[in-house]
Amino acid sequence: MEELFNLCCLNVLLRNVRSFIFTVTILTLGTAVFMLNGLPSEYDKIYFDQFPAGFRFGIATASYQVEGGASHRGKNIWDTFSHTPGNIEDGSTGDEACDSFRNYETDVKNVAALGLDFYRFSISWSRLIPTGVISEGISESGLDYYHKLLNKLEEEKIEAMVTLYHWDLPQKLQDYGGWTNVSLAERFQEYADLCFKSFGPKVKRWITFNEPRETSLGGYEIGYMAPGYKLHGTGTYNTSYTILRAHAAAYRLYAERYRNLQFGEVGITLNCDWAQPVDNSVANRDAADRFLQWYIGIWAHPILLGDYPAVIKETVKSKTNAKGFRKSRLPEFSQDEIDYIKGTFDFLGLNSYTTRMVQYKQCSDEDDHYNCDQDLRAFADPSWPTSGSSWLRPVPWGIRKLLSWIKHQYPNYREIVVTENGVSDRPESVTLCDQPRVNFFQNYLNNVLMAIRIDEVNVVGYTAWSLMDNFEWAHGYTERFGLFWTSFDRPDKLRTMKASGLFYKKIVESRGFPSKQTLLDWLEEVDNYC
Ligand SMILES: CCCCCCCCCCCCC/C=C/[C@@H](O)[C@@H](N)CO[C@@H]1O[C@H](CO)[C@H](O)[C@H](O)[C@H]1O
Repeated sequence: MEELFNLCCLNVLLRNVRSFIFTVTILTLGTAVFMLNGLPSEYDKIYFDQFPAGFRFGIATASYQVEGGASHRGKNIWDTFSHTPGNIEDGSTGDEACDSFRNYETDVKNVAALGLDFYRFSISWSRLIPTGVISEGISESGLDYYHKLLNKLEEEKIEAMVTLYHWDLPQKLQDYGGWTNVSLAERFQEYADLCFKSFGPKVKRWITFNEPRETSLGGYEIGYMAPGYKLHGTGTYNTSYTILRAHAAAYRLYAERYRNLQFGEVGITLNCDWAQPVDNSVANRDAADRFLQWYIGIWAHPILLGDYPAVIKETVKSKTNAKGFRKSRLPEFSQDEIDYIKGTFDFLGLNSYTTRMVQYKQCSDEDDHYNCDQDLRAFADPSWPTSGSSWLRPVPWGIRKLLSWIKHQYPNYREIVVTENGVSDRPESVTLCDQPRVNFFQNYLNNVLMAIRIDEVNVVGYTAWSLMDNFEWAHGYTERFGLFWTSFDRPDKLRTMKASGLFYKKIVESRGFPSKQTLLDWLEEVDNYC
């Protein structure tokens, strides 16, 4: 009897234990699924493998953010914007920045210290052509600066990836309307011609424009970037028309006159956040697709497939008509223009930092606005970690999903180079111990690796942003993205490698993630570095 009682108790106990384990498992899984917004947990695992042979690793900067040396060049729109009180969070400017104008040799040495294959930097248009108009004069000292930088890179066997336009338009061209003026496409082609002719033999990849969306939306529609225009409803669309023509003009010039002699490639860098629908409903999935079309499709579609995406053309036209205007706020390309722009890429550059959750929401804003045209709500999941930038939440699986989406959306994409990826912090005082940035690079790079190895996306290069802390546009020097710490308060703007630099170097040396043990060893070394 006692035995039966014990057995019975044991059974009850076992059942309770089993049900306890089951409940805990379900709760844990449920929480994990909730935290991942319904995504399979495989996205959180580290995938151990190498990047394909020939994959290139690099790091990036941009002229206005690092060069300084403002008195040695023509004035540009960021000089005007940053010197206007109220535009920059800490009231600073890029007049000195990291003083790469004088410190370029140290920069190249630091790129080499990370063991990298290439350095992505941009040319300041007004350093080469002070007014932006070539017939008004070229600066020999400007040419000399970039020759010296390229020679130094060559000496260190580091390839050059050069951006022609990273937001610092010569002020005189802004005085003619900036990118709202279609004739800027010709000025840009002349500037590109000078760059190809002068530096082409030393440049492997050219990027015509960096993130035209930010130029158009931030500069001409919302106004938090130079030149600070607030052309609601038209700023983004009108400037996109000029920029796309300018991009195509530069691409076609290189293809016709330089490619056979210089053997380089020309592409454009587009930026995009991944858009994760809040659920599987058609309305929310469509909203997420619209988010991507307005973010990247407005640029990628004309270049890869021809013309603006149909959903943008139809929506903007019907919203404009509904307000009583016959002509759409979105400019129309002629068939000749469509053909001229289509196919103007050898590779696609992608900058991606974060992800947004997206939900359908009818926009009732009275302003006809680029954001309102999309009829959606985009937001960060509160469970995602934060960073030093309000817009940037690290969501590593987002870049993998985005790369896969690009592959399917644009089957003719050729190859993708991730031209920027990184994270910011706002340390109170000097710290070389940037563990969140180490985590960021570990998880984002691993997701890029999975995109290549598992999803078969042809990603051929990865670029960390940024070589060193620099002038972070409207946020001045308050947000730091560097793998090297910049001592802005010192006259020599000393750069010191952070833990994230050491970690990136390990990945580059090993060409990937060799094994769990190796990764643990790196992380220990990184820990000791701190
Ligand atoms: C007193 C004035 C306060 C100014 C506040 C301005 C508010 C700004 C709102 C920010 C919204 C920005 C959203 C978009 C951000 C990114 O897509 C964009 N910054 C990415 O561009 C690249 O980013 C790098 C790091 O930010 C880097 O700066 C690089 O140059 C860019 O290509």
